[in-house]
Amino acid sequence: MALNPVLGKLVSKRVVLASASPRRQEILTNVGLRFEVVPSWFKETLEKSSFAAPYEYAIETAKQKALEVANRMHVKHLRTPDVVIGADTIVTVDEQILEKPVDKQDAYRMLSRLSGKEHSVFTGVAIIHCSSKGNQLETEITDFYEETKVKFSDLSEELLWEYIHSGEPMDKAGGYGIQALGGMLVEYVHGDFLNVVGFPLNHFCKKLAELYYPPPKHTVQHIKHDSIPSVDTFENVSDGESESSNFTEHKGANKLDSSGMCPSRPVYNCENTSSVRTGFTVPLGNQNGVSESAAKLPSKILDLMDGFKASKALFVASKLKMFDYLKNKGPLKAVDVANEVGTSVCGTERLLDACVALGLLEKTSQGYSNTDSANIYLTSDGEYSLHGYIIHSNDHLWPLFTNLESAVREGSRQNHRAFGRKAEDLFKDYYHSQEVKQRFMAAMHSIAHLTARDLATAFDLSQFKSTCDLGGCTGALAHELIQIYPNMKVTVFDLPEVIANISYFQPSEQCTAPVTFVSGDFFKDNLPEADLYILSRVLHDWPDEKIHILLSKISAVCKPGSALLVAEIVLDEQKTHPPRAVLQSLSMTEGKQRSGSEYKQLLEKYGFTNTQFKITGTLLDAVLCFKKNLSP
Ligand SMILES: Cc1cn([C@H]2C[C@H](O)[C@@H](COP(=O)(O)OP(=O)(O)OP(=O)(O)O)O2)c(=O)[nH]c1=O
Repeated sequence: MALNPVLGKLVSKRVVLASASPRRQEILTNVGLRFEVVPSWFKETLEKSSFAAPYEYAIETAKQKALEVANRMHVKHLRTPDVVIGADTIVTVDEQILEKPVDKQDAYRMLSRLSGKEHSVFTGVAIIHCSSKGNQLETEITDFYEETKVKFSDLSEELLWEYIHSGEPMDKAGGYGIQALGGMLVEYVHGDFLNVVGFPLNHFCKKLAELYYPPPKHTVQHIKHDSIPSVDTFENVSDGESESSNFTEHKGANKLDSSGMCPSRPVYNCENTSSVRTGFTVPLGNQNGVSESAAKLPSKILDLMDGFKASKALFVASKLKMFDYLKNKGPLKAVDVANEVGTSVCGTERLLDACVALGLLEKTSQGYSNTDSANIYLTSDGEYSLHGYIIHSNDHLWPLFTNLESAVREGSRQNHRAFGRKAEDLFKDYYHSQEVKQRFMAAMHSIAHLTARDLATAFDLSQFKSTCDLGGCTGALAHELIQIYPNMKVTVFDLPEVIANISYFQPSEQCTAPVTFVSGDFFKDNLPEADLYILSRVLHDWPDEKIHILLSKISAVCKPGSALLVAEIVLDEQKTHPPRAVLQSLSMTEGKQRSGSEYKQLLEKYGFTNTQFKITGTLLDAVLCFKKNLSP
């Protein structure tokens, strides 16, 4: 992410990968892109001889794959995607195009042509930006191709057949997979390896950078064209001309990328008089004469030592609504922010500078302004506002974590120390005042809204006609489900005091069927009927006896074939990853985080089988399981 924040430009867009290729999915998932997969139905039957060059064929096929998906999604009145990505990989040898073999004999024919020779692998990629005007789909197409040269060793007939019988060649262009057994056939690769595997990631990122950050003409000479530009590179270059030299060097350092991630360290590459960041980390020794040994400092430990200061700076700036003021009125000088907020000028200036250092704000001669990420995530009305969760972290989690030492010594939650009252029941604490209730709901809403798309599309849920989100709070996930599955009826079941306060969180335009809200206590009351039940961020909070009550009740109302979708962070089997979940455990609720096998085991105990996991790599993972058919 930090290497290439340009991908963050896609974070608030609905991105669709029009490909069934698991390799393409993996390559893009690995770099943190959030997207849906809608395989294309376009048949790869374009007349090859009508293309002057093989790459033109690959590009056109990629384009047609993506256009077919864009049109289908638009026509089906699913929400039109913002961006559709299509790709097509071909192998060429002796001016012949090889696609996927149709059978083993065909695979043999292809592989024997490749034996002992160099061949080219071309992947054509189409990036289609879609918009809907009236009822019409409008598209802007960007395409490109990448070529990689691969040389095979001489392959004996016996080896070829052994390889073919492994089954690997059948779904791959040229009949081989360089990333697996096929790698053993390869003598050398010249060019982008991932291009051979099906997706030229590096070229894709460069294309996105060209699209989203076209470099201003007079500063182009500063940019290294062979590197992927980071967001900062171009912004710095374009802004740098007009700003006072005081700000030039440090401006934008460590800026948040749009995914909310920070590069681990500021990146500089000084050229001429103004600094231009290349987007790649250079050793500390290259900066301002800092000695090489500084680079050896245990930077991770130093970051952890300062981590609490950074968190608190974010919390306080959020609590004082500085990001809101800057969104509406920025750029503002420190004195203006102080006047708006009612704080001291010197304290405000220090806090604003800290936020710049953390990459949350930008500072120019005109004053301070929000980064794109601050507008999206940190303002209270931002598209994916985390404001509610940040305030919850400040007001609730911070005091608890301040007492972590006692929590570890005693092995229990520290509400009595943090808030002077005992939390007999998890939610009693949240609901004793209207303010605390609203704060907790805003926090839950932040996370639910941010993760809703990933969860709703983690599995194809179109088979379910009715869904009940148990503890679904403000209905953020429910609304997303209805957007994606317009025929689904979705009910949110939550406590009466929650349902009484949902109106503030409802989407302003209701362009789909409404969500039904039903109040009740899922431990005590009858559950609404549904084909699919959802428990999102519920199980980790409760002790085993409560989970037993809840899962027994769900199991009892589930008909065979109905399903349960659990959304939690799934721990690895060692239970030390991802850190987010492990750190969350430290708040010492009576519940616990679980690994994949623990969830599987738990769900099986209540008659749910065929458990499937979707590790999203983002805030929540998804686990889908089905109620077992009754034995005859
Ligand atoms: C050469 C080579 C290709 N491949 C794969 C990448 C592509 O998935 C496949 C080429 O076929 P494509 O038609 O490009 O893609 P696909 O059919 O898998 O998916 P879709 O059409 O839905 O996008 O071959 C490898 O995985 N490894 C390799 O070494």
